[in-house]
Amino acid sequence: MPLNEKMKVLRNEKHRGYTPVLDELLDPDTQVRGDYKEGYYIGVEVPEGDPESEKPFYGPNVWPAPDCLPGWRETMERFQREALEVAKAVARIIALALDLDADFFDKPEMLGQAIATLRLLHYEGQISDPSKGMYGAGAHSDYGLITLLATDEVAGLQICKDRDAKPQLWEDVAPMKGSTLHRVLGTGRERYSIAFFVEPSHDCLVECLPTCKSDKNPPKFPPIKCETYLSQRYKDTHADLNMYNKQQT
Ligand SMILES: O=C(O)CCC(=O)C(=O)O
Ligand SMILES: [Fe+2]
Repeated sequence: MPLNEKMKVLRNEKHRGYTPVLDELLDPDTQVRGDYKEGYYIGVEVPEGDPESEKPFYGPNVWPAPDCLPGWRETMERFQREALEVAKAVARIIALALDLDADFFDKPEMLGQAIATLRLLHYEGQISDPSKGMYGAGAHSDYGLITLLATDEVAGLQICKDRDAKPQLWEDVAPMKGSTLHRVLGTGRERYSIAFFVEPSHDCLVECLPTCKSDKNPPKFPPIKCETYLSQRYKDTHADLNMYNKQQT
């Protein structure tokens, strides 16, 4: 699809829709420009006018005209719904592994009203050059509770198991669990991936789990409201949308 067609479905303030190459800058300390990837972001559909749509990560999605990609919207809505069920099943296993009740994360303020974001990503085939600060996706760890990642067979994803190591050791991976520090190197081959990010509800107070703290092992971070944390991470890592208005005039 030509860029001017994609720009008709440019992402809105709620991070729904087309996200151009360089829009996201995941690791400002290391990257010279943004990520060499483009994407399409789809969130939980809440129609305009519904009071819930006032929340920063709920609202209407942006869709291409139906005659442009017939059936695509329905397929993506089904993917979103089913991926959330998979994430909830994974959350139950995590809860058991942490000595919590299996349904610990199913509470309404947690995954009962989850923020769930599907990102369809495309790396155009640019070769990354870390010495020049050029990456498919800069180093970061994901923001939420669970990310499900589906990729094609093209390499590029790397993880760093110890972010404090100097120098950091980056390893190529196939799939890997956890919110590990990771990045994507462009290898010169076009690459597609689909990341599905699952976070608790807007109002959830994210704090250290009861089974993960004790007097000797106090929480490492203060509690924070989920929407405050996520809004800040998106603000830190995405271009200001006003920039695109200026470019078009
Ligand atoms: O494309 C990938 O394999 C990973 C993308 C990623 O890390 C992200 O969007 O958070
Ligand atoms: Fe990531």
